[in-house]
Amino acid sequence: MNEVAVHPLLRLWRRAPRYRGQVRRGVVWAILNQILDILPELLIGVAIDIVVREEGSIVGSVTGIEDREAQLFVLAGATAVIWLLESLTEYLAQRCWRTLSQDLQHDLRMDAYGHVQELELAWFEDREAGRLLTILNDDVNQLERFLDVGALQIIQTATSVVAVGAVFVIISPLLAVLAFLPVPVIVGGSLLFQRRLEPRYAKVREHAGRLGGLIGGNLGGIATIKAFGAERRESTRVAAASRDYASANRTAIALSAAFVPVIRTAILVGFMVTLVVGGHLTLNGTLEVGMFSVLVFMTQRLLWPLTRLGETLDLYQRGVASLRRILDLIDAPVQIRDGARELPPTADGATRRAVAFGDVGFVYRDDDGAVRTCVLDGLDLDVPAGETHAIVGPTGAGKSTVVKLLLRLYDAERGSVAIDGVEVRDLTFGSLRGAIGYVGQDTFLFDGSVADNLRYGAPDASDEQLRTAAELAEAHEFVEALPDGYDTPVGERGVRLSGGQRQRLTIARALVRDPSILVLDEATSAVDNETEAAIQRSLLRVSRERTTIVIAHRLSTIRHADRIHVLEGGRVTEAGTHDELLRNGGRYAALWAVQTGEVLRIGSSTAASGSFDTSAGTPG
Ligand SMILES: Nc1ncnc2c1ncn2[C@@H]1O[C@H](COP(=O)(O)OP(=O)(O)OP(=O)(O)O)[C@@H](O)[C@H]1O
Repeated sequence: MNEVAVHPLLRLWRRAPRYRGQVRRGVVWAILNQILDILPELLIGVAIDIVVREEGSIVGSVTGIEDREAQLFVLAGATAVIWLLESLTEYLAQRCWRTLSQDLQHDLRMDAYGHVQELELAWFEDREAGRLLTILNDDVNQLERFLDVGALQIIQTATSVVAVGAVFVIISPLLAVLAFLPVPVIVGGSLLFQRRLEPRYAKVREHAGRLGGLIGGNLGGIATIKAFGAERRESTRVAAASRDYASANRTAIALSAAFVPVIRTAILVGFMVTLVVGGHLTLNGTLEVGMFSVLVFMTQRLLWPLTRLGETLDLYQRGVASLRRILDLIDAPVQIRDGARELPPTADGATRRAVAFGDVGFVYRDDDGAVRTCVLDGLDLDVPAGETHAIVGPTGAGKSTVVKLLLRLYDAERGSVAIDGVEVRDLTFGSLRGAIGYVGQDTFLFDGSVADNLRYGAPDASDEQLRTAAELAEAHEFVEALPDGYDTPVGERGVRLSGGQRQRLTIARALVRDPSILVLDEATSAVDNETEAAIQRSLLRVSRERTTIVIAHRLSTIRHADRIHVLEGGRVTEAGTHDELLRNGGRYAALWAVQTGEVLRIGSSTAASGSFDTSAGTPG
């Protein structure tokens, strides 16, 4: 059966076998506790029985004690034992369910988070981070509340209905039938309520997710909101989402609040019947006075837990809606799976490795498989071990996509992507990504110190290694000038640093790993020309020991590459050294002319024909 169609609680039961023993124990303690909880009411009837009857009371017949004062002492003793046992089982039941709820919420959160980390980038593109956050936080907390309180209440209510029913049947089958007449109405009504409430709560969760997504996105982009003076517009959008959330809640509340009064009315009928018919039978002498009082108390016993049923169902509905979202997240299929092979050691013991793309085709797709953007079509690109190759091309040509395929952030739809002849699909993520030092356009730093960030890919790196990498990336000097040097916190996403400083740290971070393949995607675009030239000189030194792939718009930064590939229309249209490409007089030569300013002397027509980024460069 389709897993999504299965009830979420059953899905949870199937996937968490290690909790089954605890659930069973929790059920047993809760049932025992509820039975013990009902016994004092029976004892009240027994006490009245002692007082009312001259002789032949229940306690007298059971114990053989004739003195009624003594019978009362026996009854008091029994009551004390029952109360103690009731307290003990209450403690055990509470502890069992609350521990279970803590263990389970932790496990589910970690399962969901771990799974989210395994999902491919494409999956995230169709979802807002804020919504995921809502599932990992709010939904898990909602489930925790249900297990903490709701589950126990459900068992207690069911037990008290069954136990009270049994007492009624034993004392007076006729009254049992009459008092329980409203029960089918209550159960049927509850199920109806539940069915009606479920979609309303699903909507509440949906709106909570949307609101979380919006606020999360806005907080992430607060600088842009301020820069565009869009605060009021964003407030309006958040207010609308917040109102939708409140309105969805109101719709759910309108129904759930009606629940208790309806149940109370139904129970009132049972109570009145017990009172009138039971009283009549007692006056007739058909029913003992003691038994009559037991039944009157028992209808009360039935009343209170059932009025709580509304609150319990509320918790249940919210808990199940949340659980469904958590399990759906955990069950979201992973498309890009870990391979099984490790990269073989290189023949000469060096760390350099060859990279090869053969007839690669790639398309960005929506969740439903519809084509979003066709990017690569028959891409061939060989980077022999130890060489530095550059990829250039117009904006949006697919340069970044090429390195994302190498890192397996996406999988090629056709063709081969291989390192040292091994398909990247066959490699373990650890082996593949461990071999690559990647510096992307997004200079993301984590909230921690400079040193924490530099050690991100190599937790065991020594201070000396950090310093060497920082020097190569021209970062050492500015880091030393920070208030606490390498221990200075960088702030969330590195907000306390300038764009150029962040970029230099991301280069240093990649170098600390000492990777065999260094991938630099616009890695120096945010630094000034002088620093860029210095970084280039350093990288030239480090790239001798490894394979390097550089993506750059400023051609001056890649003119010394062993080979330059021009990417256009999804494939390499030109390749060669800088000098060869200039001699060819093709796209590269035209762009070089634009960037060096020669085009101004030739005429503006060449510039117009080149759609490459023409940001100013400093040709070396
Ligand atoms: N996640 C995505 N979903 C859909 N289309 C995408 C996605 N990422 C990139 N694209 C599209 O794919 C094409 C190639 O993008 P890519 O980032 O590889 O280009 P690029 O050559 O690196 O560009 P730039 O020089 O501007 O960095 C572009 O048209 C882009 O709009």
